Amino acid sequence: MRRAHTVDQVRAAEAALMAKLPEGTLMQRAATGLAVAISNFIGFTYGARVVLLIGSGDNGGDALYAGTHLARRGAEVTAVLLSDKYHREGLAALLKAGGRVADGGGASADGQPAAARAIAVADVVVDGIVGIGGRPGLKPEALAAVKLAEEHQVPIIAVDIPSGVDVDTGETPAEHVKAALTVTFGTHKICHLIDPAAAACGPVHLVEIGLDLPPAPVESLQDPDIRALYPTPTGESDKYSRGVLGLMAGSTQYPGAAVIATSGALAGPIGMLRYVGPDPVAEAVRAQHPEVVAGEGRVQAWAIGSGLGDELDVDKIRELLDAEEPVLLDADGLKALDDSGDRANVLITPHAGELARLLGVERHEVEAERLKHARQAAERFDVTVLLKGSTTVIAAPDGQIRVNTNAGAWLATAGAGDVLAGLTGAFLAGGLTPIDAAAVGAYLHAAAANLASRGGPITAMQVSAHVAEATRQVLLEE
Ligand SMILES: NC(=O)C1=CN([C@@H]2O[C@H](COP(=O)(O)OP(=O)(O)OC[C@H]3O[C@@H](n4cnc5c(N)ncnc54)[C@H](O)[C@@H]3O)[C@@H](O)[C@H]2O)[C@@H](O)CC1
Ligand SMILES: [K+]
Repeated sequence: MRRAHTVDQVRAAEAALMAKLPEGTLMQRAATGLAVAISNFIGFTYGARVVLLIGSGDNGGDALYAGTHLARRGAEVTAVLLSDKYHREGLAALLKAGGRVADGGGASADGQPAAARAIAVADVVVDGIVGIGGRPGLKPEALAAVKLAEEHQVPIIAVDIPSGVDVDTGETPAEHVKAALTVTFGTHKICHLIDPAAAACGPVHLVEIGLDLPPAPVESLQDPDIRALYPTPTGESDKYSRGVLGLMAGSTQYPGAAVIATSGALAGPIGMLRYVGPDPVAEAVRAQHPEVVAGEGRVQAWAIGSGLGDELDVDKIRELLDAEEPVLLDADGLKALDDSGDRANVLITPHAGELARLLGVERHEVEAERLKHARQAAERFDVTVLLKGSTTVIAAPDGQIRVNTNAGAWLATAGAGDVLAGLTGAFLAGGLTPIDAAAVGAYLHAAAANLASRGGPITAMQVSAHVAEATRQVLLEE
């Protein structure tokens, strides 16, 4: 499990630990881990040219002490001081170890030949501008230095967070660092897991510093978590006890959606699928998937919505929403969602455009503030929300947040959402709670897509065809 905590939680845990340790211990732990990560990133230390961008807080202190370690091992380390205020002891240590300061501290990097020259030829630039104490955005001097690194294609390693992003929301309302690697301390921060900020982090390397943390408000499940949650059949299982999913998807207008959603559902843990829809569509489904049973009967959960088009029976869908069985509501089916009734067993799987329609806002607003809008919809409709996108945000009505970060960009293909709806619905029918079904469904969907793609284009049917292998890899790995 990857866990992300808020700035307040991290500060409280740091304060509690610092009270028990000699002064400066935590910063030394952070800086040592950071120095190792920088060396590993560059691939060598002796003679490596490292530029540190130093802001006014302890984030700059981390960078200065990491630079000190590197300078002691023969790296050429240059600190660029972006503010008159900086970590004095950290700079003194760096200078003692043979590091230097690019002249003209506080002035613009453009007008500062030594700093500009150092950045232009650096192997790596270290962003110690701001950490968890930072507000979004970069001041002009910092922005100039970052732009210079980008211009010269010098990779930036972010200390704790890419400076300029909003740490607790993952929003990026202003200019920010785009890192090739982020080295963080103690726990993940929310901006590491939620786009658009997550995309600015690059890979995130976590350095343990011994924090004792409360339960995390944001979690991202990994292989062992998926394995623990998967409803694996036992010797006693039969097709009914494994779960029966009812699928209401596709229409004479969009018969393919039913076929594709079925392929996703059958790749999940269920023992049986009942398809409910127009006869010609049911025939198309059974032609591809002869194991499907057509017509209504007892089910443990419903997946409703993919490709219903204009043939949407709102009354019927509302009746199912009000019934006891859990319901996954997707695509056109979302039009039947209202904010009345007990919906604790309902999982909706909108993309940004669909969520925007539900909330009466613009799509770009949802994309810019994904966590906020997913939370808002979960609260307002009393449902679990799986917001699709490059990182999937899952928000439960009780405030729990899960994030899925393993999706590759090739997954953005027609019908992939139908596969996800079928597959995730199958986990609901297999007995998982909406938030667990959403997390496991999204994870295996992305893992299957990665297996199918291996860096190239894929179709939705290829994604469902690889779910079994992705599942096997997760279940058999120890
Ligand atoms: N507190 C601790 O125990 C530890 C903290 N560590 C480091 O300390 C960092 C937090 O340090 P601080 O609390 O000093 O805060 P920061 O280093 O994040 O800096 C905050 C300072 O920057 C200024 N500032 C805010 N937004 C800005 C912006 N957009 N542009 C320019 N300046 C801005 C603020 O006025 C404030 O003085 C962590 O991110 C981490 O890197 C680590 O050393 C591990 C231990
Ligand atoms: K930073």
